[in-house]
Amino acid sequence: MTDAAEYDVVVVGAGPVGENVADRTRAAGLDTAVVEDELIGGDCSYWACVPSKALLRPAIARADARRVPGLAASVQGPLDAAAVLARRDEKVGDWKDDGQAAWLDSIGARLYRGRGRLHGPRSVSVDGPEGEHHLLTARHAVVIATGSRAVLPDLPGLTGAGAWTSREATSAQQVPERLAVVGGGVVGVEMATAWQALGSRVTLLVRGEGVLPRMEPFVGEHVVDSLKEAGADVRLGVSVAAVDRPGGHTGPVSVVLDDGAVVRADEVLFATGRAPRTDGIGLGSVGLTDGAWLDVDDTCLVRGTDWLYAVGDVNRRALLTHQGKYQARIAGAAITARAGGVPLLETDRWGAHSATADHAAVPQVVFTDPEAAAVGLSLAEAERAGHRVRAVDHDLGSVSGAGLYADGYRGRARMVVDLDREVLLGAAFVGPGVGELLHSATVAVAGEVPVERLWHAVPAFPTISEVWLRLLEAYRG
Ligand SMILES: Cc1cc2nc3c(=O)[nH]c(=O)nc-3n(C[C@H](O)[C@H](O)[C@H](O)COP(=O)(O)OP(=O)(O)OC[C@H]3O[C@@H](n4cnc5c(N)ncnc54)[C@H](O)[C@@H]3O)c2cc1C
Ligand SMILES: NC(=O)c1ccc[n+]([C@@H]2O[C@H](COP(=O)([O-])OP(=O)(O)OC[C@H]3O[C@@H](n4cnc5c(N)ncnc54)[C@H](O)[C@@H]3O)[C@@H](O)[C@H]2O)c1
Repeated sequence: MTDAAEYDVVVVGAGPVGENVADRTRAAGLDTAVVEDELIGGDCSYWACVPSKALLRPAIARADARRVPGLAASVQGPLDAAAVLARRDEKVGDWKDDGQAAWLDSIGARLYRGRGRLHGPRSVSVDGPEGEHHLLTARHAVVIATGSRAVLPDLPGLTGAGAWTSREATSAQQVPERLAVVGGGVVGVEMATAWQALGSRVTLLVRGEGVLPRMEPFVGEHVVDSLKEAGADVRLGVSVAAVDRPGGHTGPVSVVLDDGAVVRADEVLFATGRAPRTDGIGLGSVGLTDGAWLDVDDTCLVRGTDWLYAVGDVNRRALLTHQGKYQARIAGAAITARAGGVPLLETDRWGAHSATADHAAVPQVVFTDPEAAAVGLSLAEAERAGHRVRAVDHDLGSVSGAGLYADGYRGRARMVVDLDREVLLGAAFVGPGVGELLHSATVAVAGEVPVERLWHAVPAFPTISEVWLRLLEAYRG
């Protein structure tokens, strides 16, 4: 039997982004239904951001402590892997979502457990876990927030070989003796850092000439040096040709490289990018392509429609939780305004209904040792975009606050200045503790603060933030 119900807004997918849309539309008094077929909180809470950072935190804290004489001798031993994994389990609520379900209830959103699928314009069908069917009609908007999944390359021997994706890498209950990691993106370097610190012998296999290719080149160089010092075997410029696991999906695994070399491991993680979770969600029923990323305008409305929104990973603008939640706030405001008949939305650059930061000021912190942090455009991206720019660099190790933070502090900072407008287009930092420095750069980039005014933003002594002063001094000559 199918029951039918009508709402103002139907959100498909209750990851961090879907939850935030529902929060905004409920706060505006719109009747909102949320459909989720796994755990409320999404990948981020259970198989991505939260467990990965729980695994990395002890690795980073230990590395920091080892750089402080007087403390270093006390932290030379191995990590207590069982305790780290137990804390990770606690941070993900043991993969139960009761707390999140209670929160959805508290904001007055109606939860439907099951798989949501578009069933023509403004209509979503839900197949529940007990075989129940619901047909939900949205008076104003349907929001697709179904996220992304890991993609595996098409390689001989890989199917059925029990390779890890980010899901297994963040939820494993045992530390493999040897771990091969394929991919030098964010997941690859973070998980290589975590598992090497937890006791695995990690081999990181990177196709390109460096890691973290979307950041300034010096960032990846620092991360590679540090991974090598931690004992990881980092191989750049290599491609995986095949995988061989004689025991089926468990037991020793051989990763065959295109030059014929073989890396032997107990587990292999493929961290080779993401695909949208838009297959089988009925996109064909509204004239869109099944399984495709969803192209949206700056209000997050899917192009060619006036009722379908796509937020978070699924629109491919920036595969980051905080950026998806920002899109959720913008889309929530746009849906509310349109539902209220507001004749003209504020869709100008930086307007209340425009996800402008997606283009100009996306911040990201990579929780490796050292941390990597960047916002806005890299020098190469700025040049490619046709800006007249100047990059200014500074050695973070020469900043007093950094020297006090850690002996032998190594790191670097760069700001990219638009010479025509004298504002920052981007900034990048690599070094211990720089993650917390990033928001100052984000404010400067998103606020388009003139460089001359930044001169009056005085960083406290002795903090790592004093690098701002050094960068500005260098810029002013
Ligand atoms: C290992 C790893 C670490 C990461 N670390 C960070 C980090 O530190 N910081 C950061 O900002 N980002 C990080 N990310 C990226 C971050 O996880 C994603 O950007 C974020 O999860 C996107 O949120 P979302 O709500 O769009 O999608 P998701 O979190 O994937 O949520 C989508 C939800 O939709 C549900 N769903 C899918 N299809 C349907 C359907 N048909 N019907 C009903 N429900 C459905 C899913 O079950 C899921 O709950 C990391 C990613 C990985 C892989
Ligand atoms: N701290 C954070 O903010 C954080 C942490 C983890 C993930 N994330 C997000 O999750 C997303 C996914 O991360 P990811 O690392 O899986 O993807 P990614 O796109 O960042 O990196 C994937 C890497 O794998 C390489 N690759 C692809 N196919 C390959 C192959 N066949 N052989 C070898 N290498 C191959 C690519 O060249 C690329 O460098 C990222 O976009 C990131 O924004 C964020």
